[in-house]
Amino acid sequence: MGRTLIHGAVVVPVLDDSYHKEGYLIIEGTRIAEVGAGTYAGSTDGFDTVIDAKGKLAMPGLINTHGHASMTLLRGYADDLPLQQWLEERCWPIEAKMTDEDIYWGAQLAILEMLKGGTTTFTDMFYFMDRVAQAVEESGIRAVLSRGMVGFDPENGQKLKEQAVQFVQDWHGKADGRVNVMFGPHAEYTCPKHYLVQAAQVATEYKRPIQIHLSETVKEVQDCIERYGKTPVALFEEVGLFNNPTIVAHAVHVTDEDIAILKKYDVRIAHNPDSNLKLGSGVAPALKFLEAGLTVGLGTDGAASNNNLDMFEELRMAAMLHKGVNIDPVAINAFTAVQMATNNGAKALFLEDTLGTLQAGALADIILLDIEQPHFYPKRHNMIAHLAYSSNSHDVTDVFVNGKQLVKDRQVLTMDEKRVYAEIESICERLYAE
Ligand SMILES: CSC[C@H]1O[C@@H](n2cnc3c(O)ncnc32)[C@H](O)[C@@H]1O
Ligand SMILES: [Zn+2]
Repeated sequence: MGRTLIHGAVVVPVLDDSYHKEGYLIIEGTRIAEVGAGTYAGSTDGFDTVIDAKGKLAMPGLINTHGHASMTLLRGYADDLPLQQWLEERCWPIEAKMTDEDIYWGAQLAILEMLKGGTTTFTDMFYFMDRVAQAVEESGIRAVLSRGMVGFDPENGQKLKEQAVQFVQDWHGKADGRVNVMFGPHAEYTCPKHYLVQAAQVATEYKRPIQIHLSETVKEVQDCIERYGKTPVALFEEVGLFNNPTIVAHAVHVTDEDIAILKKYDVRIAHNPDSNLKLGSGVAPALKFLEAGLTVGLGTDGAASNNNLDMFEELRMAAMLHKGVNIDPVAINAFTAVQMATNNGAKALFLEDTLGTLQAGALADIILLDIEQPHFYPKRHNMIAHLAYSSNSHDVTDVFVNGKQLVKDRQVLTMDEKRVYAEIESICERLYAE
């Protein structure tokens, strides 16, 4: 079991809004063995690796609670469109051409971007999920993966359900526990009622949570009310989806009654502020969710609706946006926003309750930021405020997942960055050939 000492850093455990101006961390195997304040006074004998992190800030890795990794292949191809047109005219025709190999390389590009930006856990719902899982296994990142399920066509819907079950059986807990698996029925408008019932049933049978898009646009809610006489939230309750642990992405257009239902079932929310803004979908009532006691994590969504996978941007956006829309400068304060990007993200994904924090016993998913830069001065005030309001993904220098160093001095050790770029360019020549 490897032992690593990281000392001399500002340490932000994200247990409460305090932090150590100087502290140290000891990693043993896949977990954090000790977090201490002050200068490390013990012997450095017996450590395999000793990292002098003076001038750095250590915090939990960021947790991206919603996305579609391989949509990196569509970045910049589908901009300035509303959701339905974006999906139907741009995304779906290209996705239909994607091979499993394309999806593997698209996921590699996403993982490269996320690791470099300090994300240590990401969530995915897409096709050929075995190949995404392979990219997760090889890169060393942690992920929550779902084979996306759509049920327009009964025969195809059945096939996708079988693939989703197979994926759960093949991959849950694999890659040293870094791969977690959920069922992923796509949304109300792609899954007829009977198909949602089936998705709820398999999730119960295989004891895995559900992730699903919910009430993202006004159109989605209006169409659902026309179809079923109720909102998507009320429909999901009716079909038994929420009898399973569930995380919903977006929840932009929800009523107070909807929020009460979400609270009744302790449904978790993946809040995707950038994607919702870019697609012109609206602004989710994240403050109301928090006031109702709901667990809210942050997500980037895919790179075709964001257009990056930068969780520091989501963190900052969450901290800023809700002050503006609520005309309230104390709405979603800095610490709340940092929690949403770390331990509340973990909770939103039904992961271990210590993930997303720095404490003894927690999984060792840790990032270091270079704070010897202008935007971190002065340091005397509040480093948590600096994280929420002035840091960015380029500050990240080192990343550890499951106790293993994956990024060192901004270089991803487990991936061939140049090869990823070459593969992406070649795949896109084919995907976008006239
Ligand atoms: C069935 S695989 C996942 C499916 O989701 C699509 N998608 C990507 N972003 C969004 C979004 O914001 N709302 C709804 N659906 C989205 C993606 O194109 C895949 O087809
Ligand atoms: Zn999505």
